[in-house]
Amino acid sequence: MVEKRNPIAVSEAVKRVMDYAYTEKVEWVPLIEANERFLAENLAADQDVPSFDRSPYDGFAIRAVDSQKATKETPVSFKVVGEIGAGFVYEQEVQAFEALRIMTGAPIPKGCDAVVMLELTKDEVRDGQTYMSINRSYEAGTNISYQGEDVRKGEVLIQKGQFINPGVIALLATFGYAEVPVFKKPVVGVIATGSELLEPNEPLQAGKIRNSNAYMIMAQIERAGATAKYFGQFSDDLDVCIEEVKKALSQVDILITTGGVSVGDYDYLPAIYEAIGATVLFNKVAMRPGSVTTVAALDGQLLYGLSGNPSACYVGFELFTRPIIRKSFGSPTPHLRREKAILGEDFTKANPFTRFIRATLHYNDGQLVATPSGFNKSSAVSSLATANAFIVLPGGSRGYEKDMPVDVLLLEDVQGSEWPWDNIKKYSKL
Ligand SMILES: Nc1nc2c(c(=O)[nH]1)N[C@H]1C(S)=C(S)[C@@H](COP(=O)(O)OP(=O)(O)OC[C@H]3O[C@@H](n4cnc5c(N)ncnc54)[C@H](O)[C@@H]3O)O[C@H]1N2
Ligand code: MOO
Ligand SMILES: [Mg+2]
Repeated sequence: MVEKRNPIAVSEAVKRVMDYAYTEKVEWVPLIEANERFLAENLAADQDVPSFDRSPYDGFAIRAVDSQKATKETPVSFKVVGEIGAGFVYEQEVQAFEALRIMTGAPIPKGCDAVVMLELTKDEVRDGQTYMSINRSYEAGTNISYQGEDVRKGEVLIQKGQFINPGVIALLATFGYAEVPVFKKPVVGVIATGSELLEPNEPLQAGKIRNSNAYMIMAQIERAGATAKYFGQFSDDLDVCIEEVKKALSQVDILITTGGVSVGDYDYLPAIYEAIGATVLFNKVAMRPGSVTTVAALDGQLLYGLSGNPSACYVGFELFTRPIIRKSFGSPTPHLRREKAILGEDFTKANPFTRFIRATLHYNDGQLVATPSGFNKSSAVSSLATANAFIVLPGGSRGYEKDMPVDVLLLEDVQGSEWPWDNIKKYSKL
């Protein structure tokens, strides 16, 4: 007699796994390796940026007051008393009707309060002395980049948990982080199951298929920000599988298997969980695809039994594994980001369970439109390639029509959502 499984709501399943969230751990890495990691401390400014008043142009620093009478007819001439490049400081104070040749980025010298662009000046040499003249007046403060105009000392610039992009790298460098505190990447193990599986380098044989899931999951793990570790395929023997799972568990933070979680004769995962004493958190979720997704816990470690069907496997990872990885990076928004869109085409299939349809998003006149990305079966692999979102169609509806409002979950996004599972509305046919 086959064991009866009780489907639970997606939100309940997500809640159950989140209780097992892996604890945050911090490591320091060289600045360039911090790109695409998650910052483990708030970044506060310990200095103003810029930290001194500086010139935004190549030209001449002057005292604005000296320029007041300058017109086309009556240009005013300044004695050029020196020059200053970026990186140097001019120590003397500039006096009346003196100018200092200044380069972009150099500190404004004492006494000066304006910069005239080089193109707006004329120079001449008299008795071996250089003079420059201008034919208009300048207000005090013209062309000065003021200390602190970009960042004020004490400001919190980046919150702990933020994704480090090239802009954050620039800030970290600005504030002198040669080494950066980031959250450690959890190591997520992957095991594929099934005697039908060939590896990508093997020629096809009758009745066999290539193992796409293991590589897909490893790529999803990396996209979520963690480290993937591939343990290959299970052996056909249950006792050997049990040992393989135990060994893998000792080397990873989280373990994912794909396939073998349903009720087939060779679906070993339920027996493996029992043999190793893992607690099954759920083994049926009211969703499509991925209804057989199973998650078990052993000594605080999560074991994901994702479906063997590629689309089901993909969805199971994004809904249940990704937020655990993002939580370990201190993210207050670890779940897929939820947005509103309209449906790009009819979806007439009735929905007993909540459906997660692989979809492609585009904007039409400012309106986000989500269109199913292709062949829509749990076994589909082709529609995954162009999917950048899931359309969420709550269960219990009789089908959806083009232009109806829908919730979508974004797949290629680092911002995330706090908890996307409240108030996902069921829209009925128009
Ligand atoms: N009698 C029932 N049969 C099935 C049920 C059910 O409730 N009662 N559920 C169906 C659903 S829903 C799904 S989803 C699948 C889940 O199957 P398993 O997770 O046990 O996975 P397998 O049986 O191992 O394989 C299913 C399918 O996926 C292919 N597969 C497996 N691994 C890979 C891989 N690494 N790469 C690519 N494709 C893979 C495999 O060849 C099968 O075609 O069960 C239904 N059956
Ligand atoms: O788990 Mo199955 O994908 O619901 O088709
Ligand atoms: Mg099966």
